[in-house]
Amino acid sequence: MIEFQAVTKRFDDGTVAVDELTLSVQAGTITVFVGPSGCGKTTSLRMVNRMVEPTGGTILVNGKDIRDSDPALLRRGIGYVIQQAGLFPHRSVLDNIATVPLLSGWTRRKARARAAELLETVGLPVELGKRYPAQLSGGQQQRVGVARALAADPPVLLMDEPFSAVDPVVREGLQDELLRLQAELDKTIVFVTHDIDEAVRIGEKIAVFRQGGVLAQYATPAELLTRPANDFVANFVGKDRGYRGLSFVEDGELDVRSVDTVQVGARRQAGTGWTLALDADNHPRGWLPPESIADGQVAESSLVPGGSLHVRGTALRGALDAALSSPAGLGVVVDEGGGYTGVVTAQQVLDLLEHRREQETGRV
Ligand SMILES: Nc1ncnc2c1ncn2[C@@H]1O[C@H](COP(=O)(O)OP(=O)(O)OP(=O)(O)O)[C@@H](O)[C@H]1O
Repeated sequence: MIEFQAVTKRFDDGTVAVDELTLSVQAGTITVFVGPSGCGKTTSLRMVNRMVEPTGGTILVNGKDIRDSDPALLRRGIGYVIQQAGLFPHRSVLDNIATVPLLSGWTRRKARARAAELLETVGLPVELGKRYPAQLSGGQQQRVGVARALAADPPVLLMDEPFSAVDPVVREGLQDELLRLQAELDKTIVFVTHDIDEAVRIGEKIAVFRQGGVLAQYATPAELLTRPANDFVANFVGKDRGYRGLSFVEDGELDVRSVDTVQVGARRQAGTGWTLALDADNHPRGWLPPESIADGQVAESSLVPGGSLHVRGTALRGALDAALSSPAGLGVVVDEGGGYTGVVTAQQVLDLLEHRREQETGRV
């Protein structure tokens, strides 16, 4: 869908911002450009909508050389979201979102109706449409920025550090929102960030850039974490990559075991091992330590808080974390509705990984 063919950008002062970049961004996916400051991410992105013209190579969008498109028309088919949203301060939120449809000749009424619809799409109440950008929080402004970029329903969306100006909690919310939107809208998105965690969280493919605008690796997040192409990438993806890599490993054949359970409020005799307390809906409430209750009633206040829960069918990282964070050393596994299904130990997770490794090695 977007193809960079040996694309180079050398600025007039001789700075090579992008050096022979060759990669293709698949239609309907989120591709992230990541790397340290000054390594050519923004320049690469801006060459796609001709805000920067390459000095070498070719860029194709949908098979078409972008040099053959009028830049203004090209940009109408390519949404662009930047840090701090870049909204027009003297236009209402609704008019900000309606900008491109109006430029494309829509009537004001139709453009505003579309803008109101988009506010809902990005999770904002329609009433905010009347406000001015300065009357919104940073996170809300970013959402408006996304809505504005989506207004003309462009197949391609370029996002340049769109969430870096907001705090980490809001940022995670915006990332989730983007993933939800993308599942609905199926755009081709190129997303620039310098944050590897953000890249791993939202990217289906990640291009890691290094100084001088050189592409260091182009791979899936799982590949980057488990098989970095060189020391630069290994250092850049950072610590804990083995553990973080488990985010991409399915819990497939992980066996769950059973453990003693008791319902909160029920009477119970002292048990010899850890006992998991459940509520009436079978949801875990906490643990009773061994020997803790002799013939007493199980009160919520006597429970040791549990660790994290692993939802069956999600990545193995959750299972290992559940086991490691559990006071009993037993990770609680629940179904999608949060109901208890069993427990796992960290050793079981490690054994499964070892088993898979052996199978893979056996196959080679
Ligand atoms: N107009 C320009 N003239 C000369 N050099 C430029 C110009 N624009 C960018 N550069 C240089 O090109 C290189 C790449 O810049 P670019 O903005 O693409 O990097 P980046 O990876 O997006 O960085 P950051 O994460 O800091 O935004 C940098 O060395 C930068 O100083």
